[in-house]
Amino acid sequence: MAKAKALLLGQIEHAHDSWNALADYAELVTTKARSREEFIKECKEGRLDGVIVAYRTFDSFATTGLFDQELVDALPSSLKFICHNGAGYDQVKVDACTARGIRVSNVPTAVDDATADVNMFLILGALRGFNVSMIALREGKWRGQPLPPLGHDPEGKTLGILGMGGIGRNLKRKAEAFGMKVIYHNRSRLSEELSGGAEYVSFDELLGTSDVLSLNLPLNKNTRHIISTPEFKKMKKGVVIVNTARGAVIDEGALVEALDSGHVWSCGLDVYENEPEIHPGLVANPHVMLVPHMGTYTVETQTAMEEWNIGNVRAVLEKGKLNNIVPEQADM
Ligand SMILES: O=CC(=O)O
Repeated sequence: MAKAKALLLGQIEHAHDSWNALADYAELVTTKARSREEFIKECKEGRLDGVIVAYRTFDSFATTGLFDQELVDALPSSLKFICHNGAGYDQVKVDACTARGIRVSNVPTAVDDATADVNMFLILGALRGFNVSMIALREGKWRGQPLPPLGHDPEGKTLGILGMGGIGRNLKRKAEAFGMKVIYHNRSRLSEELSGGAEYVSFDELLGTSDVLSLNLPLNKNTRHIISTPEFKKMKKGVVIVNTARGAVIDEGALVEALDSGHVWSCGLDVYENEPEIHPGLVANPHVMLVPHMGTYTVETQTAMEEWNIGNVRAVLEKGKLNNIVPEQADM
């Protein structure tokens, strides 16, 4: 009987031994495609027939584009599992996969620490307004003239966390070490143990009482532009916004307007609506901290993520099931 095939979409950068060890169970194949069109053609010509599981990376989006209805329809009928190497799986349309009986996994927990670290870095950087003087220094102007505005301490400030998953909960602990008071809003209220005692508030209360608002929720059809002009209007003047989740949970144009009007004092962003493009109004504003989507960009975290994702591929090949499945498919 022909060996099952496992498809790699993107690169393994660290966990080479673990990936290569999968050759005991399956034929490991890659795509020759360099564009979505070529990938769809490759599928339709049957060159990926026999693939039962695909390991995909965030960056493989550049080749295949979205795993949407069109792409899912083109996949070989043998393909029953997609293992996405990332916490956020908005590049994979789960509804389309479910309809075809394809199960999807992501990489939770392994990302929490590194992402919450960047989140805290952005909170501190945006509160202190460091970007202005960091630019001045590199221009040979020391702190710059006029002097940059004085920053703000995290101590005693209210941090509102929208989305209290693994990253939100990790951030809560870190922010408390800096003396911040943490409140949160989530689809559902967490147990006292999970929330660690953070106060659960309504969405509007979160908007109205946070000194710093942190976006830590997944991007999906319900959360796209969850923060836009009406929401900015409900926030305190001088609020700081931080986003390490996905750019499109904020309406970037509305954020730029709120920054320009001074209603939002500063922001710290790791993610953008149309990566790698960034709204020119953000780039032009020296007061905002911008990081090019590097929340999980550490040797330790990238390695742990690859190992987790390979673990899911191995579980499919060994046991015919994933170690973890995305919440939308919990009943599948
Ligand atoms: O953005 C990073 C991730 O989703 O893991």
